[in-house]
Amino acid sequence: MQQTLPKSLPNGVRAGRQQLVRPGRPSGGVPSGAGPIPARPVATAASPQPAASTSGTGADWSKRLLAVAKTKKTSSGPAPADIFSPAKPASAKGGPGGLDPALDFDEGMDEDGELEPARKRLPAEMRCFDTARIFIKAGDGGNGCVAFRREKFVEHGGPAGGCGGRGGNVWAVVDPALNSLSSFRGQVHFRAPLGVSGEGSNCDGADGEDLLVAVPPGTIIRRKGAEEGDPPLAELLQPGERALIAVGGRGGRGNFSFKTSRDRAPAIAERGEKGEELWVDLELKVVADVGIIGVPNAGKSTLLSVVTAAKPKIANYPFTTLVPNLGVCEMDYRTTVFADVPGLLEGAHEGLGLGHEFLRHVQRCRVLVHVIDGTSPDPIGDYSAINLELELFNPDLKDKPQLVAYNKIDVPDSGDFWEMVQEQLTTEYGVPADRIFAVSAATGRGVTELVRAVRGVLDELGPATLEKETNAQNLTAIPARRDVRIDEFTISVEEMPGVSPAPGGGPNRVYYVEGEAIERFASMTNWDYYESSKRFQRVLEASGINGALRAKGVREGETVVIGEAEFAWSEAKGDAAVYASWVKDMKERGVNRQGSARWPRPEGV
Ligand SMILES: Nc1nc2c(ncn2[C@@H]2O[C@H](COP(=O)(O)OP(=O)(O)OP(=O)(O)O)[C@@H](O)[C@H]2O)c(=O)[nH]1
Ligand SMILES: [Mg+2]
Repeated sequence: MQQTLPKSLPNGVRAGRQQLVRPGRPSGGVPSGAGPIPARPVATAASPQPAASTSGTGADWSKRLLAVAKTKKTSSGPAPADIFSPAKPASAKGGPGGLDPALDFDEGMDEDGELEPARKRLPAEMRCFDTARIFIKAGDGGNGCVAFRREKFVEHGGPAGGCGGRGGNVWAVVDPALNSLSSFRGQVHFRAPLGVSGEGSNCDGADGEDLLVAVPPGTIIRRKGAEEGDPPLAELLQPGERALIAVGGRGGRGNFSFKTSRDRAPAIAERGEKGEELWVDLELKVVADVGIIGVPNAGKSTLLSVVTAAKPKIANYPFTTLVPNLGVCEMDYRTTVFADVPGLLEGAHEGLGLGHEFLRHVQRCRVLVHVIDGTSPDPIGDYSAINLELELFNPDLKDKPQLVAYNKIDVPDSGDFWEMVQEQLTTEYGVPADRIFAVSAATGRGVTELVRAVRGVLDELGPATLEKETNAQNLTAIPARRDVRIDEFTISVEEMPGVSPAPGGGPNRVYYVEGEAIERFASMTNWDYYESSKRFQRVLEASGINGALRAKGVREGETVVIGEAEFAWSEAKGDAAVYASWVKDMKERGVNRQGSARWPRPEGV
């Protein structure tokens, strides 16, 4: 018989055993899912904005925007993201010509250390409003225990080690009070509690509590790096709806579970299975009935603030609004959700300005209110440019019902233009006259009529249905354990620098054995017990891994890696050799020998 013997355990394995940070045994009354939930963001509207700072800033900035827009249109101008790079401010704090540097420009890397060039210059608020990347780790199972019943008058009490508890699962749950993913700026890592280890007297450990991660309605959850066509893990729409994201590890079995008629006092226990861990990408679809669109500075946020209770930032410079604001309008006992989208520019469909980030939200609105800036030098030009952008982004957007709000009618100049604009819209653009309104968001004139008309169009469309857009899995129960075969594995050989430890030297080869079942088995093997190690050797032989390694030409002393465990190949035969190697490993790791009462008899005795 040929063996591979545990040589030393890599850090990962040792770290596993040092998980002393165990959750206390949950007391009976704790409701499940009392785990951390991201803090709620401020209810509506007010999103962090660049400070309006000096009076000159606005004008300069709009000039820069237009300059960028023009160069972009002609040929290879600066990249769209440049709009948001502070223009080398003269003074440290937001001199004219630049965005206030107080704005949080996170140039950070993601967890892999990759810079994400397209998004890195966007202010953090914007990135976190509708997308977020978080790390999720379900709890590891508790370890099994080796113990024996020791009681007066009970001779040979037998094994009494309990099993470890299951690790907590991680669920995503819809919290209707949330309306953005910005809460995930503050917390990125979510870990469910571990299962509690088993104990003597056949006490099984408690299961880890499930962790509930609160997400806003309309969240789509995808595994990081998933392919385009892969079904997302979850798409959650209704309040309270939940989906399982990561499954906790199974608890390790204690020695009572290993008792058989042949081996009535086994000194063997498993370690808990590792809980699943993964990075996931969250995407929020803004679910609003009405989308307010228009050029920057047209008065979209002002309109939102009059029709709803939302308090968005309003200021006289373009791109005051960086992320969509939502507001709920209650009129005639009906509620309508309005979204004010950041200003759109020519070229928005290909990423200019902020538009493209949010045009996909516009797609989901049922009706659009197109705000025209009455004080603009060319209101009709603005109108047609925006409509063209919508059409270029998605041809279906052209057919979306649209109402026109000619804003700032209180300003004398715009009042003069109104009739001309109205006529042009009806004759040249075919907009029905009953869908064009002259309003003044500032004074409230005409706004009620506009909202009534919006309601009328919504009623014509019929009741809103929140529909799933993806074929998300939305697991609601723990899936049945997949049957993975232990003899399904692959072996890869890598050459490392240095000379082989095998007699005769040669290239230093390392053999990597990969297979879901065998790797899980290795991670659940408790190397502190001799019988566990022996069981592992038996499985290696029976699963054909030893045979396959031999076929690859493994030699004495060469390294074999299975999951996180590392072994040295040995041709030595017999229990005594396995035992000697186990003792050596325990010494190297400085661990007390456990369950060593059963010495294997030396060979031939
Ligand atoms: N006189 C007048 N001024 C208005 C009216 N509506 C908005 N404004 C002003 O126009 C400026 C821009 O308003 P916002 O509501 O911030 O415009 P916006 O379209 O949201 O702009 P961005 O978010 O930057 O795209 C502010 O100074 C408002 O006070 C109006 O009806 N009359
Ligand atoms: Mg705005």
